[in-house]
Amino acid sequence: MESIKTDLLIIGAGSGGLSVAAGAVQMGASVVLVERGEMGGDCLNYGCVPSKALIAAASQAHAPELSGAFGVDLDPARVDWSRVRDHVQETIARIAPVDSQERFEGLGVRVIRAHARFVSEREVEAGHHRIIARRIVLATGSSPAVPPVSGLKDVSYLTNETLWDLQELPSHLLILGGGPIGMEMAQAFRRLGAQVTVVEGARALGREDPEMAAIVLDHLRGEGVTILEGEMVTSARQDGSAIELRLGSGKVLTGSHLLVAAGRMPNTEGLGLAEAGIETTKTGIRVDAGLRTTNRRVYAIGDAAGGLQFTHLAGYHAGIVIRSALFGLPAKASTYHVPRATYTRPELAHVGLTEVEARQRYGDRLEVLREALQHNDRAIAERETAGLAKVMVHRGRPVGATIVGSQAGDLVSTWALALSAKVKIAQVAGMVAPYPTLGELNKRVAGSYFTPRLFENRTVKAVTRTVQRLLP
Ligand SMILES: Cc1cc2nc3c(=O)[nH]c(=O)nc-3n(C[C@H](O)[C@H](O)[C@H](O)COP(=O)(O)OP(=O)(O)OC[C@H]3O[C@@H](n4cnc5c(N)ncnc54)[C@H](O)[C@@H]3O)c2cc1C
Ligand SMILES: NC(=O)c1ccc[n+]([C@@H]2O[C@H](COP(=O)([O-])OP(=O)(O)OC[C@H]3O[C@@H](n4cnc5c(N)ncnc54)[C@H](O)[C@@H]3O)[C@@H](O)[C@H]2O)c1
Repeated sequence: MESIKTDLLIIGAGSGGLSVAAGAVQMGASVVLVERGEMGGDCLNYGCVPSKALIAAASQAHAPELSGAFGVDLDPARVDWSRVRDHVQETIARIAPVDSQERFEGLGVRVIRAHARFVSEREVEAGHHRIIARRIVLATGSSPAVPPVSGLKDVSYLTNETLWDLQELPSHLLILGGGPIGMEMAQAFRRLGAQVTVVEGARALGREDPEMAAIVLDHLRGEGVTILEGEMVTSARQDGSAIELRLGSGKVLTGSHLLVAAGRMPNTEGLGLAEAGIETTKTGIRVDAGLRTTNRRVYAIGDAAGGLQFTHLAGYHAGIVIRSALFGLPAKASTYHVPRATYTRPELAHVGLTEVEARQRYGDRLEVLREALQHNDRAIAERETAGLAKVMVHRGRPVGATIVGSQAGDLVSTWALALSAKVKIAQVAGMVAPYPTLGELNKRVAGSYFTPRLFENRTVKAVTRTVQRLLP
């Protein structure tokens, strides 16, 4: 057993852990990073990267459906699943060097590839190493949650960890769960040629503004995805190579494959949290506003911290921990300005308060601005006019924004900046956006705040007339 002393020990080399490690070591701290699986964690290997690569392949497969309207006829797509899989793996491989053991060792991080567990409040064992650290960061991520559905454990179901190794394109993919994983994969597999049925116990994309989610769901249904809402899967059965799902309503569905996308559970098992006095909640490791656990020397970040689960959130958490653990500076994590996007086509993106949340908080003082993408010249030229921007404004400042449409994930960045910098709606309206871009949608929706104030205002009209009379 080798004993190691270090300033900072990080458990988990995914989005959050790698960001802390890179920042801390380059600022002069001694850093040990322990990873039991693949460097890069979920996002690189089983999450964001493969899913977005698959979505990109699916867009190519869908191109012939759209091109005719432009006067360009493409042959119907022929999908070669093994080459689609190669594309997904190549994408991972191209990004992997940035997250690799070699790169981090090159930066001066000591990387240990083993499962880590606490043996005391300050000590962690990993393989043949016993590590004592001044501060410890838990960045252990999450795993697919498997719902308590009778018979499910005896079915050869897929999760986001096994989906990318599929040997063939499913003929009929059943998806349990209509959250972001379920809906992104539903559209991608449908576009690649599979029949797809999503079963959602509540509302599909249930965390999103219902009006905005409906635009996405209508679009997916239009492409042939079957989405059953308010239907719980109650039991599952393997029938030879087929899988049968029984629903609460008594309906029975049969498919060739089943993807379980029913939420996540934090990776806390086998970490020895009790030995270190670290408490957990139902969703993850208990943390305070500064991301400290119930053991003051230990922080938890990213998916393991049990809040929102996004790569950019894990990266943001990393910055908070560096401030606090390296420099002892006060730092608090907030989620108000953290955006999210679901990469269906059209995309659905959000930051800040939803309309319902903003109404609850501000009542009649809330103004909701709306601008449809169908009036955006670029969207018209590209025939991608499905969508809408909605901005919640209180006393002249945006407090939330939701966008559905092409590139919504990119467009929402303007509002993420507006919220974090506490920018006024007038400043967004005053921005000059290049023509013709989808980004003009943001300027127009902000500008609509002033339409009634300027164009339907008697005083403004009277002043204009007076000034015009007086001008030489
Ligand atoms: C299909 C899918 C698509 C997604 N798409 C997006 C997206 O488009 N955009 C987005 O922002 N987010 C997306 N996410 C979410 C994103 O992947 C996660 O929020 C992000 O990876 C969390 O980072 P993390 O550092 O907390 O955990 P991870 O990246 O999962 O890293 C945790 C690491 O800790 C290691 N580990 C765990 N326990 C131990 C232990 N005891 N000892 C040693 N090592 C350990 C694990 O092996 C893992 O490598 C997606 C997720 C999924 C599943
Ligand atoms: N674009 C992105 O940023 C992106 C993409 C994918 C995933 N993610 C992250 O990964 C996390 C997990 O995604 P997810 O889609 O697995 O989880 P989720 O919790 O968002 O959705 C799971 C859905 O499954 C349903 N469900 C659970 N049990 C059921 C049952 N027995 N029958 C029918 N429906 C059932 C739930 O009602 C829920 O709507 C997300 O919260 C998100 O943070 C992000």
